[in-house]
Amino acid sequence: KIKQRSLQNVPGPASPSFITGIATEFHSPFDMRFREHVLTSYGRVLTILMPLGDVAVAISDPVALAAMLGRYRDVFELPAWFSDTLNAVWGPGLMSVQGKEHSQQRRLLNPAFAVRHLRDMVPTFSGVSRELVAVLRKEVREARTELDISQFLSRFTLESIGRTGLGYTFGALDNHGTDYSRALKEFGPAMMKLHHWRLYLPWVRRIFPRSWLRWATEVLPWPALRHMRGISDSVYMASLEVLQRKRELLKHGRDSLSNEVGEGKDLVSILLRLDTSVSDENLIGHMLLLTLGATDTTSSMISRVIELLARHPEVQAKLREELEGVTSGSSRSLADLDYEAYAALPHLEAVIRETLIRETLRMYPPLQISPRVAYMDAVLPLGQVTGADGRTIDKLFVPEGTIVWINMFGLNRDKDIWGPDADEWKPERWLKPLPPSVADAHIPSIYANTASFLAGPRACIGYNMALTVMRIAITHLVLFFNFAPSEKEIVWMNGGVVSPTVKGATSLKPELPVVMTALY
Ligand code: HEM
Repeated sequence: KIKQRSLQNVPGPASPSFITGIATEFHSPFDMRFREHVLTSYGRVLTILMPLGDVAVAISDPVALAAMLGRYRDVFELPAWFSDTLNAVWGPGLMSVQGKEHSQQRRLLNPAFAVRHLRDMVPTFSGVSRELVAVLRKEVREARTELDISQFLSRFTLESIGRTGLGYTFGALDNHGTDYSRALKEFGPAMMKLHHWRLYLPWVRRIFPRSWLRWATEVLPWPALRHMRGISDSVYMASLEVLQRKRELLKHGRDSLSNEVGEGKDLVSILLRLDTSVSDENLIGHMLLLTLGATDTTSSMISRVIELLARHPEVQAKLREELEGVTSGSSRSLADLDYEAYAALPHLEAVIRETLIRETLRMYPPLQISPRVAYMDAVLPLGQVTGADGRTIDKLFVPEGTIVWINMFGLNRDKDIWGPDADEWKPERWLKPLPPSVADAHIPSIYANTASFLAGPRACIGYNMALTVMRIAITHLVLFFNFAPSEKEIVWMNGGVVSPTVKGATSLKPELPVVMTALY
């Protein structure tokens, strides 16, 4: 704490309590408004007061972020409590390992995400999108039917990722329920119940052997912990079954998976073919992290786009008109669109990917902040940062042990970068040249100058897959249905990712009522 004096001149919201700081309010899963206010109102470096006077920092300054994600990548790593929890529940995946081990795993996984594999997945995404349309059609029998679309979108993304990621089907979209899918859905809320205890896990793991910890999860009278253990076990067993079947089939030749769900073109089959020496434990860790990383983020994004289109009928009508122009609106012509055909439709690309998705990802990133810890003292260079005393600060001493949140939300909404209308959702901003301040800021980014997929060694590995599946789903939805807003007020909450729900909800289950009309 004495070392943290270097952070005294950094602005940030005051705390009414030394005991709790503002951590509880800041991390509250039920209302995002306080967090969003904090992340955008105190400049590019700000402090967040934690319990008992500890200070965390949130950074959206592009110069500091470039250093954190570049030359100081090994100094600012994921906190041990974060990686250890994922490791304990899911096994060793990308986010439960650090440093060199992470780079090695990433090198192993990267080839599976190559565009040529993604291309093979397009027919599957289109197929699941058609199933989504068919299921929704059954629900939307009358003009103007109000329904909770988020549950369908979450089944849609889980099924899309199941087939293309794992080579596994969770079943029909209107009757989704395997032990696997139920366990995955229960993970987020179950983790929220254990959230505060996660901080002690690295310490507990250092003291007690792994076998003892497993035994403890069985005997301790702690329902939340037992529930998590149950989730972990059932997902592990289901994954192992999928994996062993694939390994068995592969013994009969590389083409032997072609009659399976993913036709051998799914990520796990690709990985198995690339390197069959990877252990089951490692592969299961990857499978689960990919599924978790992919589903809630992607379905939350599609939900957000649908909600925005419902609230902006003029944008929706224009989009539909343009889509009908290129596809003629029939399901057959849509079904025929493969990866090349989509890419050859520059207009479609421009409309959906380059305006709607870019702007929605910029304004509403499903992950708003990402945690890092300074594993040793470091001095970060700063670009444009003003201290609490009104003077410019050009570097920041970050003491070892300080939690540093990468503030993706603040960076995407920075008015000095994006202009005075940064808080407005304007898809059309992407049709004209962006203000020169965007290029001048040198934002560390892998997509469209936004921080939504992050950058650096831990940038989202599946971002191209996410963009492809979102584009295909949105095309189908907009062509077949009209969306209007429900009278219920939607409040966006944080359950790991930002999820919609109606005002007053006390559970973290996403709910997005919209009024739908079938168009064909
Ligand atoms: C709109 C959808 C998505 C968004 C906004 C998103 C965003 C992100 C972000 C911000 C990170 C960095 C997290 C951190 O370092 O704290 C990340 C990492 C990751 N994402 Fe995504 N993601 C999306 C979809 C996907 C998909 C479809 C997949 C897989 C098929 C995926 C797999 C992963 C994995 C495995 C990581 C960990 C990478 C590593 O640690 O090396 N994500 N994602």
